[in-house]
Amino acid sequence: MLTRCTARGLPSARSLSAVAERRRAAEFLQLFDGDAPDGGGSSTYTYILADGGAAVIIDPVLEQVDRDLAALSASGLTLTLAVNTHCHADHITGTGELKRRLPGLRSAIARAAGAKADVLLEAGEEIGFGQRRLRVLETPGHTDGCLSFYDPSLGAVFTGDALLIGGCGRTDFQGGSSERLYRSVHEQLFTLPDETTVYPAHDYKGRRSSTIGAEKASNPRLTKPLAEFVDLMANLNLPYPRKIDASLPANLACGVF
Ligand SMILES: N[C@@H](CCC(=O)N[C@@H](CSS)C(=O)NCC(=O)O)C(=O)O
Ligand SMILES: [Fe+2]
Repeated sequence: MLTRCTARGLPSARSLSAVAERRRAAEFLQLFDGDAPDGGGSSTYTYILADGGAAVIIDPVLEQVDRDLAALSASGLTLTLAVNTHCHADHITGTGELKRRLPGLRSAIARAAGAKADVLLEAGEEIGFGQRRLRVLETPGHTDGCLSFYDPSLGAVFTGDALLIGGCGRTDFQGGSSERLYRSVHEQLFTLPDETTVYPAHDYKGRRSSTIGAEKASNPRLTKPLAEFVDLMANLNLPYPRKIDASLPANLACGVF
């Protein structure tokens, strides 16, 4: 699945050349690693954001690297940074393979993730591409090193597994803490403008986005008082992700080459 949207406030694409038109359309791409019939998919959303020909990718998936490279190439984009919202437990990141195929590409993850990357990010830093900036928000709780990225020009926040649509990341491994997650969401994400679009790292029901206002009003977990949230999170009884044993060591090393 490939969803193309454009950022606001830019000149009409009609006046641009074919490559420039495709480049403009790729200022925001949402790509999906579906839940394959063999059970191999991860239901992960990967995002490509671009401006002025420079692109960043958020949460690439190893098995989808060819797809991502084709999308970049079709739009004439140069990928400058591959960033992971956290050390994923359910799939191997495509970061390492992208670095192998695109010499010069840099990787990024939270310093607090304890993983290997070229850039170790902390709260308040910004990721630049063209004229655009992504603001780094620390949103731990699903893991110790979870980041979200706020894009003021798109009016969007990329929340990884911290805030899912009508849900949130589990807190039963990787240093998870439901108290920390609750604070992260309420203090870092729910304080963004209500109209901010929420783009998560996963959805298991085919939904693509939400808004901060909608999640504040009706997220069945995070609208509860803290004590009820903690109790609920302690009783999710979810099976561990199928690929956790391969994913964690690979992702601590930025993905396998
Ligand atoms: N079935 C999937 C894994 C499902 C899962 O555990 N998802 C995580 C995010 S990936 S670490 C999660 O936090 N889910 C929260 C929830 O409420 O579902 C697999 O086997 O890969
Ligand atoms: Fe996760």
